[in-house]
Amino acid sequence: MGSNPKPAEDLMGRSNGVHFSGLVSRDELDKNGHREELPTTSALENGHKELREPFVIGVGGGASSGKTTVCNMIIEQLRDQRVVLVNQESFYYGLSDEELTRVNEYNFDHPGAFDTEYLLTCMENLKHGKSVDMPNYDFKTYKNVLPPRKVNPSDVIILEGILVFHDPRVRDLMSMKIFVDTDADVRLARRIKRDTAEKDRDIKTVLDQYSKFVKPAFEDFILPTKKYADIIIPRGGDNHVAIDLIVQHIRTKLGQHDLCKIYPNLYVIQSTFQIRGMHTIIRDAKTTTHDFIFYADRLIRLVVEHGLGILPFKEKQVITPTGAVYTGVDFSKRLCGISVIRSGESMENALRACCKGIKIGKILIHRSEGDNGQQLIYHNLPKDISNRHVLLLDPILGTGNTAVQAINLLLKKGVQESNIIFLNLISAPQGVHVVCKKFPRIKIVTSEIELGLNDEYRVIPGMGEFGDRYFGTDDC
Ligand SMILES: O=P(O)(O)OC[C@H]1O[C@H](OP(=O)(O)OP(=O)(O)O)[C@H](O)[C@@H]1O
Ligand SMILES: O=c1cc[nH]c(=O)[nH]1
Repeated sequence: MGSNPKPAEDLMGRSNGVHFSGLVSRDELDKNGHREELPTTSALENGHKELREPFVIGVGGGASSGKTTVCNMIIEQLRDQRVVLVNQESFYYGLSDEELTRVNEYNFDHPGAFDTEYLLTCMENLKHGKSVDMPNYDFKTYKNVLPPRKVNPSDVIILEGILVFHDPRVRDLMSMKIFVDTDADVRLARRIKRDTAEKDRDIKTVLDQYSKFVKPAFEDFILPTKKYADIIIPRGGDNHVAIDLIVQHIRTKLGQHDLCKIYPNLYVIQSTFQIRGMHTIIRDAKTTTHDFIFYADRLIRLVVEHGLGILPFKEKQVITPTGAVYTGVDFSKRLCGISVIRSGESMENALRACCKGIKIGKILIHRSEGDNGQQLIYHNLPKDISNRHVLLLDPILGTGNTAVQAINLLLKKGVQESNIIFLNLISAPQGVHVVCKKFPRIKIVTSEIELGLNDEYRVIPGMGEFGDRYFGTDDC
C-alpha cells in the first residue's frame, strides 16, 4: 500500500481520464485568501522548549464503526485536559463542477480523496505548539467553505478518520493508534440508518455506494492499516472497559510531564466545565470589563478557598443540636493576606469574604520591561507577620520575578517559607520552575497552568494585562 493518492479516475470509480483540475488545493486556498496566516505567537516559536509535546492519538477504522463515539468518550473522560479533535473529513478535497455532476460516482473512501499534505502540515504545526486554520469542508456542497476553523494547540490532539493510518508520515506523528473494529454488518446497518435519515438518501443509493466504494475501500485501504494500531477496540463505543484503559494510559503519559508531579507543593485546582467556561470568558479579548470582573472574581474565590483548604488544621469536636458529637476541624487562626499591588488587590475581597476580619498587607513591586527589572517600591505588612501563615495574592505568575521579590521580602520579615501559600489564577511553567526551585517549601495554588511566555514575557495564552482588564484601565 503506497501513500500516493491514486489518479483521479480511481476516485470517480472509472477510467475515463477525468482530472483533478477543478479541485481546490490548499495552495489555491492560500492564494485566494481563503486562509489566514498562521499566528506568529506560539510558545515554541518563542523558544520555550521545555513545553511538553502534545499527546497525539489516531482513531481509525471503517466508516460507521463508532470512531466518533470513541473520541467523544475519550474527550469526556479527559475533561480536565485541553483536548482538540481533528477530523480527517475536514481535509476532503472540494469537488470540481465536473465531479459534482456525477457525485455518486466519486469515491470518498479512497486515500486520494483527502488533502493529506495539508493534513500533515496542520498536524505538525499543532504538535509543535502552533495554532492552525483547519479547512471547513461542507458535506452539502462538497466544497471547502469559509471561514476556516481556527484550532489552538492542546495537551491532547485526537485525529479521527477512516484512513488516518494510511500515510506513514501521519502515523509517525501519533503517540497512540486506536483502530475501532466493528463488524461489517453493524457498520452497514448504521450507514443505512444514518444516510436514509440524515442525508435523505434511498436504500438503493446507499447500498450501491456501499458495494461500489465503501466495501472495496475498507478491504483495500482501511483494513490493511489495522496492523499499525497499538490498540484494537472491538464494538467501538460500547466497549467501556477499553476506553477506560485508554484514558488511564493517556493520563499516565501526560502525568510524566506534569508539573504537579515534579513539585508536590504545586496545587492546580481540579478543572470542571464550569471552571473551563469561566476561563474561556476571562481569556476572551472581547469580554467586557463587567464580565471580566464577574468571572475573575468567581475563579479567584475558588482559588482562595482551595488555598485555605491546605492550611494546617487541628481536630475539633462540637455538639450538634441533636446532642450528637461532630468531629471536625478548627480553622487556622494566625493568618494574613498580602496582595501584590495592583492585580493582587483584586483577590482581597474573596479572602475577606472567606476569612472574617483577616489582616491584609501590601507589597508594590515595579515590573519594568523585560524579565528581570523588578524593583521593590513599597510594602505595608502586619507587624507580627513572622507568626502568621501568609496567603500571598497575585493572579498572574509569569516569569516568577515579581513573586521572587515578594517572597524574599516575606522571608526577610521572618515568615517561614513553609507558611507561605501563593495564590494565582494562572501560572506559566517558567514561573512555577523559578519559584518552586528557589523556595521548595512554599505552596502555589493556581487554577490553570499556561503554555508558556512570549518574547515580551507575557503569559501565553494568558489573559492580557490582568490589572488593566480588571480595573478597567485598558483603554487609558
Ligand atoms: O511573574 P512576572 O513575570 O514577574 O509577572 C507577574 C506580575 O505581572 C503582573 O503585574 P503587572 O506588572 O502587570 O502590574 P499590575 O498588577 O499593576 O497591572 C502580575 O500581577 C504580577 O505581579
Ligand atoms: O501576561 C501577563 C504577564 C504579566 N502580567 C500580566 O498581567 N499578564
